[in-house]
Amino acid sequence: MDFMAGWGERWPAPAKLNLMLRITGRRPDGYHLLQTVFQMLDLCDWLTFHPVDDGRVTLRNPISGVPEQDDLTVRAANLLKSHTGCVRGVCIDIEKNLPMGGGLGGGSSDAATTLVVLNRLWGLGLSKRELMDLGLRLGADVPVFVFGCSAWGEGVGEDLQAITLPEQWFVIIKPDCHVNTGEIFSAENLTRNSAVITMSDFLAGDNRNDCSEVVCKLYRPVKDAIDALSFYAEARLTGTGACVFAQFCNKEDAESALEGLKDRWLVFLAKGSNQSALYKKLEQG
Ligand SMILES: C[C@@](CO)(OP(=O)(O)O)[C@H](O)COP(=O)(O)OP(=O)(O)OC[C@H]1O[C@@H](n2ccc(N)nc2=O)[C@H](O)[C@@H]1O
Ligand SMILES: Nc1ncnc2c1ncn2[C@@H]1O[C@H](COP(=O)(O)OP(=O)(O)O)[C@@H](O)[C@H]1O
Repeated sequence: MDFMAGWGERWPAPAKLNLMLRITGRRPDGYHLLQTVFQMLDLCDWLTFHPVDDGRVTLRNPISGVPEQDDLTVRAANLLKSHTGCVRGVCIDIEKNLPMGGGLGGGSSDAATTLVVLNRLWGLGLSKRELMDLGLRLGADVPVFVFGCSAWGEGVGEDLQAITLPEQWFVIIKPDCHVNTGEIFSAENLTRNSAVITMSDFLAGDNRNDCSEVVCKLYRPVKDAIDALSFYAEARLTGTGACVFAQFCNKEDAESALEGLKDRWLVFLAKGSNQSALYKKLEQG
């Protein structure tokens, strides 16, 4: 790929769901060891990168409530510069479609797209592994978006293996609350000793989320959303929430659930995809 070609183009930053989440132990630093399945979705934020010659990293349209220098795209670009000594600058345009703080990983995905695309546009030549390691410094969900496909995750989510999943339809509700991840992981009655399972156990139907009970107790809107979605199909929590989802084999059934829910809830329809939208575009390019 001609590395100048991607300036000014729209690059996708897809959402993810955690189709299951088991907490199997704890690291010495207190972080919880997980087993999870990351499902890539076709629902995306879109980023556009414009070259600037003053060496600065800026946003064309900062997200309301997020100071520019805290934005994960700005932090990712600055991390690339400090890691490689690159002196180039960029102005980033974010088209934000993914709800923030709902567990769909939008901010992490924005960071990953920034790392992957600027690595190319700036001609830095870092490997995918190096970009995943840099991404982990920004958040536990960043590496999977650099990895770029649906994945079985272990560790704190950074130890990844590709997994092939049926590309089904998902209806996602974003309840009107923000779940504090730290609060959930510090809850006294959280299950922290789940047995380690295999990918085949998951594929055979072992798909529980160990955070679900605690989140539903602490956040009534999440419990209500699970109850509402359960009318159409089995409803589950993604990550530590707040979003809940149900999966459908065909688009018509998903659309009819969406129709029934959309007057009362903020709902999204998404298709699962084994390869992330970012890597689909990179392959096309
Ligand atoms: C559990 C997942 C699954 O995808 O939840 P979601 O955020 O996507 O819902 C993520 O790995 C979340 O990772 P991340 O988003 O980086 O977590 P943070 O907000 O940084 O975590 C806040 C706090 O939760 C605790 N924490 C987080 C992750 C983890 N594996 N063990 C922990 O104990 C730590 O105390 C941390 O300081
Ligand atoms: N580009 C960004 N997009 C979204 N959130 C961002 C971004 N940069 C920083 N953040 C911060 O990260 C938090 C988590 O965002 P997000 O990734 O959307 O949620 P989650 O981790 O629950 O999926 C936001 O509440 C916001 O304060």
